[in-house]
Amino acid sequence: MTGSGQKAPSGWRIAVLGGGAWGTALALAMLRADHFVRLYARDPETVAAIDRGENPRYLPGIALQAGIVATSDIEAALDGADCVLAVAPAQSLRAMLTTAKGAMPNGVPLVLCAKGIERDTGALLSAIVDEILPENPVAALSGPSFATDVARGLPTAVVVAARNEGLAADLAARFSAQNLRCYSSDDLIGVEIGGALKNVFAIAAGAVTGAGLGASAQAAMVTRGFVELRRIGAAFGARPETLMGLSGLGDLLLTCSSAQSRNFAYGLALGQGKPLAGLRLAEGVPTAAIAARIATERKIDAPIITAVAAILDGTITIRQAVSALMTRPLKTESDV
Ligand SMILES: NC(=O)C1=CN([C@@H]2O[C@H](COP(=O)(O)OP(=O)(O)OC[C@H]3O[C@@H](n4cnc5c(N)ncnc54)[C@H](O)[C@@H]3O)[C@@H](O)[C@H]2O)C=CC1
Ligand SMILES: O=C(CO)COP(=O)(O)O
Repeated sequence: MTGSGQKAPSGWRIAVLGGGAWGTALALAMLRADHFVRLYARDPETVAAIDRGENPRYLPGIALQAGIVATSDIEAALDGADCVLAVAPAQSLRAMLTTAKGAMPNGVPLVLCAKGIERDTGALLSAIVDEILPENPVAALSGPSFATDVARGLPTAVVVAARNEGLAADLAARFSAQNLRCYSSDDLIGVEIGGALKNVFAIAAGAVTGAGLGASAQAAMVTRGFVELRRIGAAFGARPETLMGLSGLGDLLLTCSSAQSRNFAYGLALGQGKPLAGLRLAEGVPTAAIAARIATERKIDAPIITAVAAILDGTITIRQAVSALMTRPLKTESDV
C-alpha cells in the first residue's frame, strides 16, 4: 500500500533466490501482492515438488497456489527481474551471490531476507552485497514472521530497510498485501543487527526452558539479552529506536517464546541434553560465535552472547554459564 492507502504498482517481476521455508513463503506473499514470481531452488527435486504444489522438505503441509515459476537455473530466475529477494541462509549468501553475479540485472534492488552475520568475516550481509554486487542497491526485510504464518496468509508485520528512505518506502509499498504489512526504515544496519542477534537469544531462551530454569530466568535473560543487542547495535551505528521495533524487540518476543522457532527449538534440545544432529537450520549458532568475537574485539560487554557461544562450542555447560552470569559484579540497570 502507498502512504495514501492506494495499492502500490503491482506486476513487478520478482526473483526469489532460495527454495527453503522462507523463500517459499515469500514467493507466496509476493504472488498475493500481485507480482510475477520466479523462485530459484538449487535442488531440482524441490523445483519439481513446488511445481506439484507443495514444498514438503521445507514447508510441509502448505498448499502452494499456482503461479510460482520454480527453476533450478539461477540465470532464468534472474532474467528481466525488477527486484531480487535473497533468501539463502546467512552463511551461504556469499556463495549464492557469487553464483548470481553474472546474471544479476544491473541496478535492481537486492533485498536481504536472511538473518545473520557472516561467521568467518564478521560482515553484515549488506556488506557482502556491497562487495559482490556493488551496482545493486541493498535492502533488508526482517521482523517477527514465521514462514508458515506468512505462507498461510496470517496477519504479519515486517520492516523493509534501505539506506535510501525512498527505496525502502517503495519496496514496503510494493510488498504489502492484505495480511502482510510492511513498515519502512532507512536504518539498514539496525534492521540487520536486530534480525541477526535475536537468533542468539532465541537459542538461549530455548536452553533456559529446556534446562528447567524457570519463567523468571527466561524473562531476565531476554531483557538482559536485549541490552546486549542494543550495545552491539550501537557499536555498528544502529539507531536504538530501530532495535525497539519489529526487527529487534519484536522478533525477540516471537522467537524467544515459541518452540516454532528453530533457534528456540535448538536451544531447547541443548537444554534437555538431546541430540542436536538433524535439527533444522539454527542461524543463531554461527552468529553467536562471530557476535562473541566482535564483542571481545570491540570491548562490548555481552556476557549472554559470550556464554551462548561457549556453550555451543562445548567450552562450558549451561549450569556453569548460569553460575557465571549470576555471580557477575552488581551494577546499575541503567548502565546500557
Ligand atoms: N523460516 C522462517 O520462518 C524465516 C526464516 N528467515 C531467514 O531466512 C533465511 C533462510 O531460512 P529458511 O528458508 O527458513 O531456511 P531453510 O533451511 O528452510 O532453507 C534454506 C534454503 O537455502 C538453500 N541454500 C542453501 N545454500 C544455498 C546456496 N549456496 N545457493 C542457493 N540456495 C542455497 C537450501 O537449499 C534451502 O532451500 C535464514 O537466514 C532465516 O533466518 C527469516 C524469517 C523467517
Ligand atoms: O526469524 C524467524 C521469525 O521471525 C524465524 O525464526 P527461526 O529461524 O528461529 O525459526
